[in-house]
Amino acid sequence: MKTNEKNISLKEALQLNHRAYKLFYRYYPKLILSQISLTIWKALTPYIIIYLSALVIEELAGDRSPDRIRFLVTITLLSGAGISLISAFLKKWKRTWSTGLGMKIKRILCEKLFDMDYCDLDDSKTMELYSSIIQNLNGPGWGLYNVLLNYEALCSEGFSIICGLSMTISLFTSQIPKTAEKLVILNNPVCVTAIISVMVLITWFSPVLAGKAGKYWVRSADLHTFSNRLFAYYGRLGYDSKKAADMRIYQQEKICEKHNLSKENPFGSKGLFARYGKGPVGFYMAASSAVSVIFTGIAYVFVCLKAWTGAFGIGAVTKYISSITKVYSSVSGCISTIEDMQNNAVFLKQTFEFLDIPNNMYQGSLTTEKRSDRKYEIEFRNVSFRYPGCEQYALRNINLKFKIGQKLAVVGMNGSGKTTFIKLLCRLYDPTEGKILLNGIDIRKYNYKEYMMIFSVVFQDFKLFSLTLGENVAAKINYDEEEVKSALKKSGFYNRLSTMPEGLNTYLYKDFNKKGIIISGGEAQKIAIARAIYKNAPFIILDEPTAALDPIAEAEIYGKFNEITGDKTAIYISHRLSSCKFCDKIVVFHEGSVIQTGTHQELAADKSGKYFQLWTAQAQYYR
Ligand SMILES: Nc1ncnc2c1ncn2[C@@H]1O[C@H](COP(=O)(O)OP(=O)(O)OP(=O)(O)O)[C@@H](O)[C@H]1O
Repeated sequence: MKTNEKNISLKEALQLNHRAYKLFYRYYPKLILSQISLTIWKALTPYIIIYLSALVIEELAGDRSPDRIRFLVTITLLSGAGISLISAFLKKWKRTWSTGLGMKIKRILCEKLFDMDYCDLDDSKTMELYSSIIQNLNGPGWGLYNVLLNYEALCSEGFSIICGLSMTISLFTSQIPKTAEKLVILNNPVCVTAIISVMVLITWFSPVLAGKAGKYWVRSADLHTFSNRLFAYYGRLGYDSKKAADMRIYQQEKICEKHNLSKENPFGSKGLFARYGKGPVGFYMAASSAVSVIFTGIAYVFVCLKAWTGAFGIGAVTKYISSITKVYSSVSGCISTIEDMQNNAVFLKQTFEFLDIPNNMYQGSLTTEKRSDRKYEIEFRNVSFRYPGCEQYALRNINLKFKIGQKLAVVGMNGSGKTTFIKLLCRLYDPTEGKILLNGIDIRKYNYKEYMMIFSVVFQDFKLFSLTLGENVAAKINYDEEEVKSALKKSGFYNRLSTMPEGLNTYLYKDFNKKGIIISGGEAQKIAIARAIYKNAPFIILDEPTAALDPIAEAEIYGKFNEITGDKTAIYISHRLSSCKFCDKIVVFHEGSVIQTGTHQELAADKSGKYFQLWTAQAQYYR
């Protein structure tokens, strides 16, 4: 969604803000409670001091009783001290809960990412939406972040208005003595109404002007987001060690400088945002401030005239001036906050568009039989598949059955659909047409999490995490050390393990631990294989498992292939066709279809077949 394309009504904006606030309360109730308590307290306390100070001044200007003055001053001081103490406590309470608010919001978004269907996660539109939400959040705090700030402001201003008005009402009702001659007109209800109306008008006008300035930022939010992305990308290039080698070899820093430091870019001195600042935004902000000065002037004249004519004592002047200007600033603040909530609503809509992405994958309830004999059978029946948003089929009419315990090799040229086949098997996607059966039942009917448990997969682009070696292999915090070591032995990582000072407790990478180790691509692959072995699932799938291994490590994996896979059904994807020799059956994919199946001997004998072509192309370099 383009953030500047949608106009949101005030009603819808308030509903979105309310929904976001409830979302915060669901995740972080103590944060909300601490925020409300501090806000109300902060709104109330200035009036306590204004009220007490007015009593002191009144006494000084009136009876001047030393005992009463002493008493009032003591009460004012004690109240001040008490207020500070309670404020400090409430601030600390709130800080405890609001620290890392950005991270707390990202946790909410992250939970959604974990929970959504894989096909939505893999969809570029989802990633674009997510990235836009994060950019808006990281920069000006648009979206969920601003909701808390706005509710805090609204609550504070609301209480401030109630307290201020209750202290200001007597300013308008107190009567000027008849001796004041012409100024008695200030007692006239029509005159009072007129003064109040002018004040209300000005109070409304000032934030409206400020809001107009704010709208310019919202209108350019997409450009802001995009520029932020560019800025962040080029700004971080220098310390991205993975890109440093390419940067140096091709001296690409010049191009980066061009994008980063250009005066013409939206953040530059001649960019759009600077032009806004010098032009309309600057004008509206200045006009808004000027209007507020007019209000203060009117308030001073009105209060001083009434005090001068004897409508109230001198002590009340400070009380009224302070209260009425506070009411003014609070009403202005309220209106600006509501404007801000409306501006922010566009970003909230975007956030909820993301949070509301439905889980469309059918979730069955059947349990995958926990068979002690591990007899699982899989069948692809007329399966075709297109990636979401793609016209072309990645797989076409696949019919395939794997016998239990069979070692199946999947081969084919780049882009022929091998990895897609695995993704469908693991139910990361559902087929567009046809069905996949587990022991004769459509896999959609099984409980999703249970179904996932029957697969151990080493993906081509597997990822390890900045956790300890043991935690990476076991994918758990509490694990069986002997089992982990045995898995590492089978995957060929055991010798390296013996050189690690902290053994299984050694951290991979240095993100969270200075003693963490940097592992090579091949070592990482061995750990990923060990992770698949440790899971001990009935199906083991290895997608290019030896691509990063040296010839000796590769030979070791081949040698141990039967030990690694045991009685499991194994699927092995590889471009090194020599590794297919020890598989029971080879399936050849081409342009999304299965074009050949058979053993190595059978397929190698078919000189017109694709397998023969692939095999001879590779074998010529080993002669
Ligand atoms: N997430 C995706 N969205 C859209 N198209 C995709 C996606 N992933 C893969 N494809 C397309 O599907 C087709 C099959 O890709 P797949 O990764 O299954 O091939 P592969 O046989 O595993 O290739 P390789 O040997 O290079 O790993 C390719 O044309 C690819 O561009």
